[in-house]
Amino acid sequence: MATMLGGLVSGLLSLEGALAVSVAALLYYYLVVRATRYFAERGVPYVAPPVALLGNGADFMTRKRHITDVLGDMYRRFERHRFFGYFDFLSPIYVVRDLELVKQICIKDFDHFLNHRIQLDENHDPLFGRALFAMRDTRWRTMRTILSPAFTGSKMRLMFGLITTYCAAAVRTIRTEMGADGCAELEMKELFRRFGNDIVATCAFGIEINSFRDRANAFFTLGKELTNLEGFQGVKFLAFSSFPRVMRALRLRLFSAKMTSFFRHVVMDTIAQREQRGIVRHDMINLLMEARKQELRVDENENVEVGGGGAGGADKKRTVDWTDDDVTAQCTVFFFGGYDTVSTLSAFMAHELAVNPDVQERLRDEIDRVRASIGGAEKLTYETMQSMRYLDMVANETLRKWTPAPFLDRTCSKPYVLEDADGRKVQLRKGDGVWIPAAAIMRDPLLFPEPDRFWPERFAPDSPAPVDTAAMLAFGLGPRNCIGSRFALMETKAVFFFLLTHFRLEAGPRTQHPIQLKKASLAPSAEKGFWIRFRLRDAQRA
Ligand code: HEM
Repeated sequence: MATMLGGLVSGLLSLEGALAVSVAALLYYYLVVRATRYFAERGVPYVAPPVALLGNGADFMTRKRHITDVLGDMYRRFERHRFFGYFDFLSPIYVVRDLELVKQICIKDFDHFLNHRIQLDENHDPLFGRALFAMRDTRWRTMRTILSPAFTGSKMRLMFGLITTYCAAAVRTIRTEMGADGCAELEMKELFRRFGNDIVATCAFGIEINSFRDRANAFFTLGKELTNLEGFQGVKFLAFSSFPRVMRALRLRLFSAKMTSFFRHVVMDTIAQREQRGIVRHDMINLLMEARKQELRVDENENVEVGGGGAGGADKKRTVDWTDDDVTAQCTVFFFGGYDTVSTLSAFMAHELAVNPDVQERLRDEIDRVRASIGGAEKLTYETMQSMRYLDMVANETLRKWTPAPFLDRTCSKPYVLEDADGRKVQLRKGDGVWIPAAAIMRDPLLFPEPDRFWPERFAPDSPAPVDTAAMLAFGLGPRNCIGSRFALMETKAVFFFLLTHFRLEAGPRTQHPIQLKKASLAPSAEKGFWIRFRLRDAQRA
């Protein structure tokens, strides 16, 4: 032992040892000490000192608090400022808390903030690297212009039948799980994952699956893996935004090769079969096949303009050469963009309805009224559902209170000046990161009175506290907003129309209320799961 220690000491004292220690000290100084002076040198308020290497997100990384709570506390702490500084690991981020500034960045000055921070190598991460969310600059504009017609109201209408058929079948399966007392305790995230999986499979990939019966199907298990933002995968996702070059150099992939190959085969096989047999089915694969042939048209009166204009707009549309991976990537986006977010929205909505029986009663009344007027749930159309105001208010209030995406992000692509409330200015440079704390903004009592109350009536046209629509950030804001928001709302509303037609949702012995957020997950989720008791409604109505 003594010899070992002696060796170590003499090693350290050797020239090489001294050099190594100096390099490590210099690296520490440049990477940590100097980096954390960034905001102080610019006169930007920030929380000091951030934890070395982990930055201000240390509590999230070490699973002490959810990222929503970390950002929410900072949002309140800097209430006199329009923005503040945050260290995402060692990357300085400007967190913009003032709504006018948010609108400027996302809408008016969008040309300065075109891209998200994440950067993936298309060759290394062939699916997510090609997905719309990760695309940048001209490629993004071109792809968004091509894809937008696939997400208009008229295309949703065509897919609606696929969704309602599936909802009716899923409800029949759930009914078989009821005990003799007509009740079943079900975990909502799992339930809505299965709903969402099968709806995405049919609408995006053209495949019929019943995940309630075939519980371990590859679509379900790989989709769950693909959208898992818990633990290491959540941190990896943040790391791809913060150190894209390091992640690339380490040859790390966001998604496994097995997953990429599975989805690639599903999409390519489906396309090949359809081309051979001339099959036309109103789903996303069909829309993407049309887009690839440049046959996708914008319907009259449906505005799908991609903001900012400039290079890469509609003119470039005709020059795009789509690879098989481009098509597969846009289908997979349904999984990544829509599967976990929609199941999160639905799980929180079920919880709020169970613990707010008056809201559930009012919504059930609306559903019963509409169902009676159309002659049965199976006759529900997209138009009829769109006319249901209370259903819309309940979905909006859930998105406000429990937004699935706690913050939005942008990268500055052209120099930009941010001005604080006291007139102090700071110059943003190309590459600087910006976050918009959506969850904190939507719980700000100045924008949403009584923010912790579940109060759908705030969205009523005659509300005593009218909502500023720009503050509703659950689907983002401006030209880079969520392309799938119509689809998400259509799916969620249809599922609840069918569920409340057949069941009452009640708080049961395992329901955690108030909900505590699971600390290890980047996407908001309930620490103890979303357990709800389903009670069959009377046989005649069901
Ligand atoms: C409740 C469900 C959903 C929520 C809360 C949600 C939320 C979001 C948010 C916050 C963004 C970023 C917006 C911004 O930065 O301004 C986004 C982008 C995106 N979402 Fe969704 N989303 C949902 C469902 C879906 C669905 C069903 C799809 C299906 C295709 C989808 C596809 C996308 C895509 C492709 C983008 C990137 C758009 C672009 O970069 O141009 N999302 N979503």
